[in-house]
Amino acid sequence: MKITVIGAGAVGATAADNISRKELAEEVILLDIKEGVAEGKAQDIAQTAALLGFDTKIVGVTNDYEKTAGSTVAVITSGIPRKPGMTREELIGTNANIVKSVAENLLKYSPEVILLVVSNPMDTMTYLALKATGIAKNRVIGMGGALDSARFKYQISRHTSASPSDLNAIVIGGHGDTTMIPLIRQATWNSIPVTDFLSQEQQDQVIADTMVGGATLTKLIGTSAWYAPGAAIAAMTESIVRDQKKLFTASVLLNGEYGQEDINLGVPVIIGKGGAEKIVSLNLNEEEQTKFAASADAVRNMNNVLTESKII
Ligand SMILES: NC(=O)C1=CN([C@@H]2O[C@H](COP(=O)(O)OP(=O)(O)OC[C@H]3O[C@@H](n4cnc5c(N)ncnc54)[C@H](O)[C@@H]3O)[C@@H](O)[C@H]2O)C=CC1
Ligand SMILES: O=C([O-])CC(=O)C(=O)O
Repeated sequence: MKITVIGAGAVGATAADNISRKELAEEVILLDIKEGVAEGKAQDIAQTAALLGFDTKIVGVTNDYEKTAGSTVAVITSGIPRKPGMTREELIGTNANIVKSVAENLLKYSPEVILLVVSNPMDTMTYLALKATGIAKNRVIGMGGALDSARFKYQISRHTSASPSDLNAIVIGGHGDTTMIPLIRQATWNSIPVTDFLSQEQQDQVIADTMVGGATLTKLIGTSAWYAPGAAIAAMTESIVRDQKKLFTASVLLNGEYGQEDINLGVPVIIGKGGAEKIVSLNLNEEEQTKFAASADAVRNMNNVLTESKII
């Protein structure tokens, strides 16, 4: 099996590193447009094999899509990240053209590939990859909710002493500072509602800190995060290639689910060898439904930029 990662920057290289360590495929291809970068990072990762004990073959290439031929999964991280003070949405002007051409190139050599889209603004870039390639909706999945949910658990754990891995908590909606919806009402610590352990003030703080999780790191680091994004990509890739059928929130095309049509947005999805195999419905109360509809409106406005600028 072969897994391709496009973009050998911070997120792409971290994803390739995690995927290689977990031995999710015999071969990992890392591709970047910048001469030598993917080759160098691939060698660097390969040189950890003797120390960490894995056998994945990792190959770096400069824009050579022939080498990606026959990939089962391709992760798209190519494009620019935001700088402090920016929103993810501001990246659309640069990233849309990059994501479109990358998705089209991938499909030429891997007609059966499952695309995992990471580049921001992620929900719109996932919708773009779907429309540009015309492949089945189950094969185009956006990574955002898995990361946001991990950050949500981190924030809950800070206030409760719970281990993040002992928590069940998800974030739905858009992958944006104002569009994501951390579902605290439904979050549990080993099936006990986390709201039993948190004051209203703490709950509000957890939600606010989760929503600006990416922006907070961007301000601290000067560019956006990569360790947790890379881990989230690897976890979703693992669920696909090992057919684990894990439930992640992921950005998938909604055709009537959650009251939305023709939009990619974060909802709970079973991820397996068929990609996004099944959207799971969730009982949302009125307030959550209103937030979900507002989130969809914001993402739809972004998607409209694609048609207005004739990208799709
Ligand atoms: N969905 C999510 O949860 C997350 C999304 N992101 C997004 O992921 C993207 C990548 O972030 P970083 O890795 O930090 O950026 P980076 O700048 O470190 O790496 C991006 C890489 O893409 C390459 N690239 C640009 N155009 C290309 C093309 N046409 N073909 C192949 N490679 C190309 C660049 O040369 C660069 O090496 C950004 O858009 C960022 O906003 C980042 C973290 C989480
Ligand atoms: O914050 C950003 O721009 C990158 C990203 O999507 C995240 O880390 O959640």
